[in-house]
Amino acid sequence: MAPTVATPISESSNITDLVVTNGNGVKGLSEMGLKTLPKQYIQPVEERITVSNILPQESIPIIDMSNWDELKVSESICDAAEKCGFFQIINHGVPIEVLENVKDATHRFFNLPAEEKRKFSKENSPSNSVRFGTSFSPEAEKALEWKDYLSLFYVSEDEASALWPSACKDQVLEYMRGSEPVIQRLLEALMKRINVKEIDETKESLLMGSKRINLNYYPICPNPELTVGVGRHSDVSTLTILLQDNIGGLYVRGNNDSWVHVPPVSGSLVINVGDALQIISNGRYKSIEHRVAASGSKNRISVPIFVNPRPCDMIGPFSEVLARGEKALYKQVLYSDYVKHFFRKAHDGKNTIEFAKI
Ligand SMILES: COc1cc(/C=C/C(=O)SCCNC(=O)CCNC(=O)[C@H](O)C(C)(C)COP(=O)(O)OP(=O)(O)OC[C@H]2O[C@@H](n3cnc4c(N)ncnc43)[C@H](O)[C@@H]2OP(=O)(O)O)ccc1O
Ligand SMILES: O=C(O)CCC(=O)C(=O)O
Ligand SMILES: [Fe+2]
Repeated sequence: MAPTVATPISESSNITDLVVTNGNGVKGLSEMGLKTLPKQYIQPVEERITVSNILPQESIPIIDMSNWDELKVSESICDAAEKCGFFQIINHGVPIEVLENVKDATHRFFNLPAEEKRKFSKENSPSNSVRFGTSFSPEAEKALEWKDYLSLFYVSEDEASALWPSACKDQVLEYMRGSEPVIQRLLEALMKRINVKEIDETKESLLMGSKRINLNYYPICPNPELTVGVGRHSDVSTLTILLQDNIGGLYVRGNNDSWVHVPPVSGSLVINVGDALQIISNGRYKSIEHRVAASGSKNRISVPIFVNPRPCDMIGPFSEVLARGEKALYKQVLYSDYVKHFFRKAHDGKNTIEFAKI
């Protein structure tokens, strides 16, 4: 049995040192066998995830991509992106083995000793494109989130081979390669509906010029009802392709104050519209708030690929969308400014996009 700590860790002023600075993460905290949640993780009541505002009868669409060429498949994708901003895809063509391998690689990385993972912390990492961290923006948050992550910004295969952690790099790269055709197809379908007939070089850069993959680890939490794995946010990507394991805990904003669970479906990928696509489509496609509950009994992992514009791109509504006289809702913003604005503050739901509103 795991030992209990003599001084309640919740009273320790060194929690930030232990988790954030020393690289133990919340995984290290969880494995100390603590019985109560440290106060730093207690979320305000309104941010906690309670059964009272979950709609069990609601769900997001599940789209079968096996007959990709059929019009009804692309129609379903565009409808889901307009109405829900979130959907799951099955028979998408990424081999199950590739998905299983990346999940195993995620566990392998997080099971490394703290001193190995610490080599990739913001202070120690050999590159800005590789970062091991915890919570979201610990310096900016009033309450921390119960999550550790490894974030990998893709620059090139060579850079990834040289600098990404060897515990996971091959499997992560294989997953990124395998998901490429899915990303292309989804974006082609979504663009057709907004009158963009061809994705030329400029548009390719704006839609998918950079990619970031995060490996998320949510360890068992002593009081899951008092905290969150990830707080309410929308992604700042164009599209996010999310692989989750079989534990569950991802919730998407439904109508009004309600939340809808995204159940694990074996072999599926969860797709969501990010802020960049909401801006590019002048609000036609919606980036929807989502959040993750902490679990009291299981360690959970997820692996989102954030498909983004390049940091140096200016983004704004595409001219094709405005061609029929539609009024622009968003101004042109430098994408890296937008992302920095996102990371500068704690998660705060759909407020990030205000930065780009006219
Ligand atoms: C971590 O938990 C998360 C993450 C998310 C992410 C959702 C997304 O949609 S990620 C898509 C992000 N888009 C990109 O990566 C686009 C391309 N990248 C960039 O434009 C730049 O790399 C940059 C992210 C803007 C960083 O620019 P740079 O000029 O190099 O400046 P820095 O000083 O390195 O960073 C600025 C500021 O942001 C913080 N930060 C940077 N990268 C990350 C990261 N991967 N994770 C967390 N925080 C990051 C960094 O700490 C800096 O803040 P300081 O206070 O230290 O100045 C969704 C949900 C989650 O829970
Ligand atoms: O873990 C999940 O299911 C979702 C994580 C998430 O929303 C994110 O990393 O942006
Ligand atoms: Fe997200």
